[in-house]
Amino acid sequence: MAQQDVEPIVQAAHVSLGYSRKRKQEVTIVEDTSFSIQRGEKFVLIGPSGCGKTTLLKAIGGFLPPYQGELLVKGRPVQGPGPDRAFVFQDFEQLFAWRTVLGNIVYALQVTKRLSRQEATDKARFYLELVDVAAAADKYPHMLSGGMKQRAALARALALEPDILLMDEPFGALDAITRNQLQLELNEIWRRTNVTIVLVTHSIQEAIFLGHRVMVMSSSPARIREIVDTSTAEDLSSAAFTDLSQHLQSLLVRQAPLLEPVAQLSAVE
Ligand SMILES: Nc1ncnc2c1ncn2[C@@H]1O[C@H](COP(=O)(O)OP(=O)(O)OP(=O)(O)O)[C@@H](O)[C@H]1O
Repeated sequence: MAQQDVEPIVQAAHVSLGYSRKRKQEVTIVEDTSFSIQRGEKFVLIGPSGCGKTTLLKAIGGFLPPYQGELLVKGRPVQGPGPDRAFVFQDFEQLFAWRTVLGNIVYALQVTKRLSRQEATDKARFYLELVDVAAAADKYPHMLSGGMKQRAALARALALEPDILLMDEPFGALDAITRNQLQLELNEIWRRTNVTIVLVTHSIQEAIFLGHRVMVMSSSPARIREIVDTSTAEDLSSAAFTDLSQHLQSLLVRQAPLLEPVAQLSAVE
């Protein structure tokens, strides 16, 4: 296989992230973190509330440069946001309220991909079908349920045909039944598109069900506790699923020793 085929799509080496406060030093949120994500992988971030999961997602998305270390996407340092990385958030209000569902996607495609109206409409309809929200194409966001809004947001993100889909608790505000349905569908969509997914969640069950690997983070500042392979445990009733749940739970509640940065790198190679 050619070198470029095996190169990770995301590589973080000793990355530290923080926010500067007025006239004060940078506050470190994520410290000395090293990991890599393979193309086509579903990589999940989990950790205590406020530990820095979204901060890491923002850095991959190009909204927050590391103040230390190196963060590469497709082999190049991240220099800002781009259409190769699309976000889906938890917030139900991420669509433009004054455009229909179809109009939201067509607009995104015209602005970011410079497609003609017809090309954008055709592509938008394809992704609305894929995410099973085609029936709502001509509706405005306020006319949709929470689940439909998340489907529409997912369709818009997928329509950009990004290399990486960055998902920040996308199903966190949904009821349990809708959430389970969308988890199943996301796995199916991934099978059809093979898009790389980096997903933040608070749910251990969701992390195992959706992720190939789950990166468990500590807090204050965030470092990596462990990167757990969950690729073989999709069946919720299996013993492997239960064992992994217990393992992730224990990593989240107890003060397990942190992976040294050197071990983090070898763990992902
Ligand atoms: N723009 C910002 N400026 C300053 N501090 C910020 C900013 N955004 C986030 N923070 C702080 O960074 C820390 C990590 O926040 P982040 O949202 O990354 O955590 P999280 O793990 O995603 O949280 P949660 O699980 O609750 O969604 C928090 O202490 C938060 O207050």
